[in-house]
Amino acid sequence: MNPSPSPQSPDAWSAPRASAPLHSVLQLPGSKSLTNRELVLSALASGTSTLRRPLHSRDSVLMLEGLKALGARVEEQAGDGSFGPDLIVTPGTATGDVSIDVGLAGTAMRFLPFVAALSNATAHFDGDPHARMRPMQETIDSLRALGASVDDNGSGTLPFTVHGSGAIDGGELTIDASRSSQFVSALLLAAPRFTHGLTLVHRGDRLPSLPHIEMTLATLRARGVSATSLSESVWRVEPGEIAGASVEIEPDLSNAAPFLAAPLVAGGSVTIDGWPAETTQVGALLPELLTRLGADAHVADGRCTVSADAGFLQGHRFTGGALDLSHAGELSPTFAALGAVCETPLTITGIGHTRGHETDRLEAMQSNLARLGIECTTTHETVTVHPADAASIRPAEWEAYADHRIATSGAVLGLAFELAVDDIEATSKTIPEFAELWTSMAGTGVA
Ligand SMILES: O=C(O)C1=C[C@@H](OP(=O)(O)O)[C@@H](O)[C@H](O)C1
Ligand SMILES: C=C(OP(=O)(O)O)C(=O)O
Repeated sequence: MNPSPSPQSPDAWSAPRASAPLHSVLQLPGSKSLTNRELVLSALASGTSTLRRPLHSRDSVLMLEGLKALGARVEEQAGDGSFGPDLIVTPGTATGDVSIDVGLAGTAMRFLPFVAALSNATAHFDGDPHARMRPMQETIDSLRALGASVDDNGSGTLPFTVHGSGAIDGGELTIDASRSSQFVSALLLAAPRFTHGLTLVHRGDRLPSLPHIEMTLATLRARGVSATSLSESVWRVEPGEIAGASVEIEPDLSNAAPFLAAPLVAGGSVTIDGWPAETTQVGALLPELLTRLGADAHVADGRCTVSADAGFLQGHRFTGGALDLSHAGELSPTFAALGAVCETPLTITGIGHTRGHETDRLEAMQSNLARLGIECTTTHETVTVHPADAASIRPAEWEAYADHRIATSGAVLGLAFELAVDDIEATSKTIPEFAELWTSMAGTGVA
């Protein structure tokens, strides 16, 4: 990645600056992780399901188009959500050749191949150029170990073809999920449909994103499946029907991260309305994590509010140190941005696996911060961001590298610094409304 200043692209998005403390209350669209799990479970279920207030974004569309290609029927129905219609999903089967575009969606590229193996279709999987760099070997190996036939090019990445045979025996399987929890979730979601269910063992250096595995187990149980953790790295799913269900999708709490981070930069407060009282989403850690940096955060009556009497723009600096985000790698770009407004360096640990996310997130943050004039160093597993020094900050273009979370972390710093995000459209992956919501939030902080 090239850290040298680049001329501003004509269609770059000038991030709105704040000149006064924020006072914003907003609602967010549905959770990507919950929507895409519920879509998969609905397609594998024994009856029709309704997803209320689902996410409508590139990742959810890729998932539902993939499931349609594999035989499911998906219809829209007017609902009461502000971000698009409800979805009615009716399971079905497919035969013949189908092409499945997974875009850059980790959930689509890891979850759909097992749905394909359970179908009678021959499914050709491919995705964006960045998707071809994401680790897929574990998916390919798991399919083969379960008896499915896969044609690949030996690179351990997309593209590949899965020859569905209509059934998977299941039983026991050991995998190494140290590069992504999605390898585990994908197998657990499909496992009730395996003839003998699945006992899945993870063996590897580490297991990132544990809350996402808990989320998978919870969504299975809510549909009547026996799905348990036998230990931190062994899971059992019994064979049986996945019930059709009517499910309300929670707002995406990971996408709350840049919004709730904003008061640390601009001061004031941001409230997310519709915050669930109980959730398996990793974004539920945000109040605690932002408090740890020195902000005030509280959750009450279905709302989460983060506030700062004074933010960076009012001359305040937050608490650096070390922050372990191994469970919450998807929050790391936001916190790396916040490192710039701390008074001592902020080191984020446990995030080596995010080098295999939409882009290498450690390198992407380092390159962008360097362009802005903020020092940042990385190791294989960590990123350390040094406090911004006003004298060395310069206007810069912030590159999204096709990554929604890199784009939104640019917006966070853009509240204070002159910065343009080259591709704000990258946010359409999980929150197509980002630019509009952000502009309206930032507008409450204009003197
Ligand atoms: O299962 C899921 O919905 C996800 C799991 C996590 O993946 P990794 O374990 O690859 O980090 C997370 O980062 C990603 O945004 C969504
Ligand atoms: C890693 C992420 O996405 P994906 O589902 O594509 O893995 C993310 O949203 O931060």
